[in-house]
Amino acid sequence: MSKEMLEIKNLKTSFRIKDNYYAAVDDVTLTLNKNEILGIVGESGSGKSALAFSVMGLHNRAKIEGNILFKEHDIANISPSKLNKLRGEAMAMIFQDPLTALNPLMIVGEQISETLILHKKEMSQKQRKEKVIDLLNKVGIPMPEHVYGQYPHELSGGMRQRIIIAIAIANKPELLIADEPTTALDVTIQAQILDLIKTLKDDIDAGIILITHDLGVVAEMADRVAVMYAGQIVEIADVHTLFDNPLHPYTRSLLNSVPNTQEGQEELHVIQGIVPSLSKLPREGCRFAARIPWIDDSAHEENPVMHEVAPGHFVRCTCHNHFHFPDESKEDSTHGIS
Ligand SMILES: Nc1ncnc2c1ncn2[C@@H]1O[C@H](COP(=O)(O)OP(=O)(O)OP(=O)(O)O)[C@@H](O)[C@H]1O
Repeated sequence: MSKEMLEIKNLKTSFRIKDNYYAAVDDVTLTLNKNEILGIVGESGSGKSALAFSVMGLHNRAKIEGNILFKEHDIANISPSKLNKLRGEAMAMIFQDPLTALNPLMIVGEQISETLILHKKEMSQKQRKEKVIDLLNKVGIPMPEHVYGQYPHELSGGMRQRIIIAIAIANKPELLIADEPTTALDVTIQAQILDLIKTLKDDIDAGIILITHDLGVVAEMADRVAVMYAGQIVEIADVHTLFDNPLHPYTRSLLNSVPNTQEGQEELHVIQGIVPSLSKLPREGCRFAARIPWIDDSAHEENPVMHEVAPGHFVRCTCHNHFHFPDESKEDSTHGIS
């Protein structure tokens, strides 16, 4: 397997609400390898974006603790000038909504040029324009010379997302974070954009963190998957293991809530309840316990930690050993458990 290029250690990102700080990312430890796509999945509010923004150094009011080690820097403790140099050059982000991420008053060619002006000062104007055309070609924009002079509102959603991707890859970043990159797009366009991201992974040899709530996207794209619940990683494994042998009750519930036409599934499992709001998150014990009340309290660890159940497969809390869905008998519940 390829080399580790990002190491997140015990990351805690807290937001101030009234007089207290509450952790939206709570003791997250993760690594990302070169030329790897790490999918991060979880319901809305589980802390995926707060994690991504922490890595990009985009939170200016949050309290960040722990370490984010990347290219001999610790992004959790870095000066703003060093951070600015890293951002847009060695690391870049693709945002969810391509329309709000672009400047409506500037032609797209100039918006892509801007990042080159900032980070490749030695380039002449002519070289820059050639590079932008080259980037537009690379992200599959037809008639790039023409599109260079167009405004964002003249382009479709899919084309705009390609422009965002062109900006993100302009300086060949080593680390790319894509936060729900296709959520705002039609299904057919989604597939094209995901294909593009996959191709670019090899092309620029980047490590990619792909944040999504769509398990289909993860299955299609990711090499490894981290499942996040209430600010914590509850399970992490390579993509095949995660889908073939999911262990944490939350992972199993997520997978069971996806329609599966192949196995003639008749009923979907609904995960009762919602991710609690930040100030109401349980901070002690198993954070998922309240959503599986039919599982005995004694099944949960007092202070759940990650257990390596097989090489590279980590699960939080021992409750997975005792978990079953309400409509399953305990004997049936070992499905998928090694
Ligand atoms: N700037 C902020 N100030 C206060 N609370 C915040 C802030 N940003 C996020 N939160 C809270 O932190 C928690 C995690 O939010 P986050 O956006 O990271 O979740 P998410 O998993 O990315 O959800 P989604 O898929 O909806 O984007 C939520 O409870 C959210 O309300």
